[in-house]
Amino acid sequence: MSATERSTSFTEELRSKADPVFEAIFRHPFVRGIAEGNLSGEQLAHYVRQDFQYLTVFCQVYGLAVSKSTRREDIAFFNEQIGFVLDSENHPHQNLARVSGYPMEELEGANELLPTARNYTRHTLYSAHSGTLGELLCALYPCPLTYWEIGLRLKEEVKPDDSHPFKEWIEFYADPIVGDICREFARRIDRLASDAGKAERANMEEHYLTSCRMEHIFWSMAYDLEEWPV
Ligand SMILES: Cc1ncc(C[n+]2csc(CCO)c2C)c(N)n1
Repeated sequence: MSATERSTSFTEELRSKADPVFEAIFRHPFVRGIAEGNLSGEQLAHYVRQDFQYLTVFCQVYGLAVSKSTRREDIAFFNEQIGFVLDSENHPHQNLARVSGYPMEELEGANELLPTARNYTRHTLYSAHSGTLGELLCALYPCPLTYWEIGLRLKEEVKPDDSHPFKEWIEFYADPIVGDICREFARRIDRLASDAGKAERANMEEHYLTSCRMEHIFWSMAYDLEEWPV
């Protein structure tokens, strides 16, 4: 191998295997609705109610990641991310809530997870409880990664100005801070994958691909106003 060539990393391989799911996410009518600014108040409220609870579980899973960590720099990263989710991710929610016309207090007060949000959060919790740190991180990584890629694409396509209803949402996820979070995930996952055996790497891949598919159906849950049938 020449000095300029390098082999494909584990996370690059995962990203390329998940490409059809990423493309389906970019074409999803909810994501297109963010670009075009034409989602209904009910769809936006439905998303924020579920996502608020989803992010609570995300923080719990970071707590489990801390309990599986031996390196202080990993503990520091997960601790920082709990702060990011609790404080910074309020901003995109407030943007959607404002456009929806529903008060944030009502959206934050919902307490029943709908089938898809329940399914997704149980998947991340299961990966955390049953798996290694690498397996857990592979279940979480598609969360920042899909939003970062959506943010970048929409920013490039829409170039939102002050009149765009979802300018803050798009700019929040297109911010280089989210790109840095993704790089921090990838660096750790690649390190853990290189120390993992075949079975663990297979679980890492499965958890990652499942989370990508869950991201896709999470958008459908909001777009279709999913409810428990009974
Ligand atoms: C369903 C769903 N998936 C991903 C995100 C975005 N997101 C979740 S956690 C996080 C930061 C990780 O530390 C980011 C960017 C969301 N809000 N809701």
